[in-house]
Amino acid sequence: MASGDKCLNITTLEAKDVRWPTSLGAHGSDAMHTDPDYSCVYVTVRTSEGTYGNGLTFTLGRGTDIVLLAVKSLKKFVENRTTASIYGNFAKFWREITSESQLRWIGPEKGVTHLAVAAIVNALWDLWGKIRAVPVWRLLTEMEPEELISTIDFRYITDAITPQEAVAILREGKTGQRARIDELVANGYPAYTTQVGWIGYSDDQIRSLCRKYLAAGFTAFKIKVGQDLENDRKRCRLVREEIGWENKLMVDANQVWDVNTAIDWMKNLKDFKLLWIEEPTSPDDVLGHKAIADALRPLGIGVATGEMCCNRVMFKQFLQAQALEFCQIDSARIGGVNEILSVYLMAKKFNTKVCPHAGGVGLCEMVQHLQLWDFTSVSGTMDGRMVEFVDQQHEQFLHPATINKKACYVAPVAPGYSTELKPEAVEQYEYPRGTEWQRMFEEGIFAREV
Ligand SMILES: C[C@H](O)[C@@H](O)[C@@H](O)[C@H](O)C(=O)O
Ligand SMILES: [Mg+2]
Repeated sequence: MASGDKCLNITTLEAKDVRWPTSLGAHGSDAMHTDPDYSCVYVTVRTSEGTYGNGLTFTLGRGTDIVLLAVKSLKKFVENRTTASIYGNFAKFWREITSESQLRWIGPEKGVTHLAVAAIVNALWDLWGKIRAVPVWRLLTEMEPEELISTIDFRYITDAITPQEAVAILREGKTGQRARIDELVANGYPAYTTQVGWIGYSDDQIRSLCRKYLAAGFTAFKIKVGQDLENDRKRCRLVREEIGWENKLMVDANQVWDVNTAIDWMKNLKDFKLLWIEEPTSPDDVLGHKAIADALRPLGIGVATGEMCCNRVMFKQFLQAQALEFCQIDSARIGGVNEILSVYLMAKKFNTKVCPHAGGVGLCEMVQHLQLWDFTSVSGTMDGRMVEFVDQQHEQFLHPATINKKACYVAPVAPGYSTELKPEAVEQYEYPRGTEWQRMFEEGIFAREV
């Protein structure tokens, strides 16, 4: 931690289960997750000085209370300690919280416990941004390379990238940084949208949403596939009719296929000029993705994955094996910002484009900071890169992600990680006591769980 940072005393960590009833409109639905209620475990880290940090991890409905329990089990790592003791050696703190001897048995560094770590760690980055009075993308950008890498636990990845190599990448990233910051502030960062093609949307809905997002300036679109081949062909045709052939189109199968099915299915969609197939098979299958990538490369279709990649070790293997073309880090997964930074640095070393995942609640808000930092400090380019944008729950946040007239993310200015929910959002949607949930139970829209 830079000597200038104010040292605060962390008193409490609160965690809440907050859910929105998105399944009612099939928003967010895909071939695998047909009735998602966009939800989060929402963490607030309070200090005796009054400054606080918010963080979240994205969940779907019933998964939320399980992650909530894991967050509560990890509270002890944060409460009653100073910010200096965390930020002074953030990598050490990160290793402690991911290595708790009894909890790690149900991970390690994956699944529920790692989602819980992400929520807490994201809150700590929000707090750090607020202490330095800058948005997190600027916090990261302004750090000296040595300070930045002091937040990363390099265990298990030094065969792919050493701390010295990471410092060298970041040092190189300082060249021309000022101009890139100005460019971001002036023009923002390109986005694509998935809001046109959730699997539960009707054809008419897809058509009118294509028109809406075209009019909003979008030039890249993603739709869900994987339930029925003929229907996928029809949906791709329909979207192409609306968006034309110059705009980009991507498809997302959310892990439904076996490797060979993925290859055959995608051969049947080859005429639609698809930029990528996302999550064609199990998120853990490095060699399977490689086989798909090799088979589809001649067709000009890339493989994208990462939203459910469980940790930096898996990302390392995907990158080493060249099993993906588009690396989709997710801001609410792996162990939060610290671990994600290591993935960006590995992606730079392995010359792979990062196009972050953001289909969930709060993901656009957080991930924009990371991708902006990638541009200012790591890859130094936007070439072939874009950040997902879904139009979900932004109005629930105090500082929502915003898109300009050219469909680019506007660089955030508020200090922190853009993670703070409006107080009324929590009052209405905390589960099950929020006023909106109580109303929906009373009206029989949702059944109370017993
Ligand atoms: C359940 C979710 O909406 C997913 O479908 C979503 O994250 C998706 O995979 C995406 O890429 O946006
Ligand atoms: Mg996806």
